[in-house]
Amino acid sequence: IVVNNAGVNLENESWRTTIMVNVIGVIEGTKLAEKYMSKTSGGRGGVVVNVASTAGLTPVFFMPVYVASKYSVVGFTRSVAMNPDVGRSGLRFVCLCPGFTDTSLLSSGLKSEGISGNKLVEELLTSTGINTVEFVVEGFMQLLLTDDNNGGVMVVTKQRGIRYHGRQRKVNKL
Ligand SMILES: NC(=O)C1=CN([C@@H]2O[C@H](COP(=O)(O)OP(=O)(O)OC[C@H]3O[C@@H](n4cnc5c(N)ncnc54)[C@H](O)[C@@H]3O)[C@@H](O)[C@H]2O)C=CC1
Ligand SMILES: CC/C=C\C[C@H](O)[C@H](O)/C=C/C=C/C=C\C=C\C(=O)C/C=C\CCC(=O)O
Repeated sequence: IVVNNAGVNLENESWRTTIMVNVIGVIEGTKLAEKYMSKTSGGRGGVVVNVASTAGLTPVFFMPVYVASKYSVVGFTRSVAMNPDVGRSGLRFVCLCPGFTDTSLLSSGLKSEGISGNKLVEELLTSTGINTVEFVVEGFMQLLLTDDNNGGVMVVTKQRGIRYHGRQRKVNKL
């Protein structure tokens, strides 16, 4: 199992770092997993979970760079999963998209300039709710333990629960 989870939200302080960590980090991690885990190169197969966000599925006006980074993670993961060689590799590639979750990333983000005290941000948080970490772990475990979900994008929000985004397609089982 490889989980590409590290992420930052440095919209104002350092947007390039946001892209480096959230996009390049996930791509590097996925490529390393392919290299060492693929059955076609002597590995045993397995699962790669790339952590995106609901901000990778819907626009959010106050953090466009973070949104761009998470849309990238979703598009990248789904594209890798569609590769016709994926069946032979014994790998599956899935994406976890939590909504707002009670961690230090959220608490520090909410203190930042332009976000702190913004009524529209408060309204969004009230409407979507805030996940506990334990609830996101439930979604994560479902994603991990389901073995025919290659390309699956799982959304976890307090408001609407745990579910796959869009129609889940079974792809490229060779
Ligand atoms: N908290 C939230 O509301 C949500 C978070 N996410 C995503 O979940 C993932 C985990 O975030 P949280 O646990 O919330 O935040 P967090 O700030 O508590 O944890 C992020 C972790 O990433 C690590 N990290 C950051 N830059 C790194 C680097 N260059 N190299 C190695 N490690 C690095 C940090 O040390 C930290 O342990 C991130 O990808 C985040 O974007 C997704 C949706 C909602
Ligand atoms: C200040 C915020 C700081 C950090 C938060 C994290 O970066 C987190 O990743 C950001 C999440 C932002 C979410 C924004 C909007 C959420 C909307 C919804 O939950 C509902 C809309 C779409 C979900 C997609 C679907 O229904 O399939």
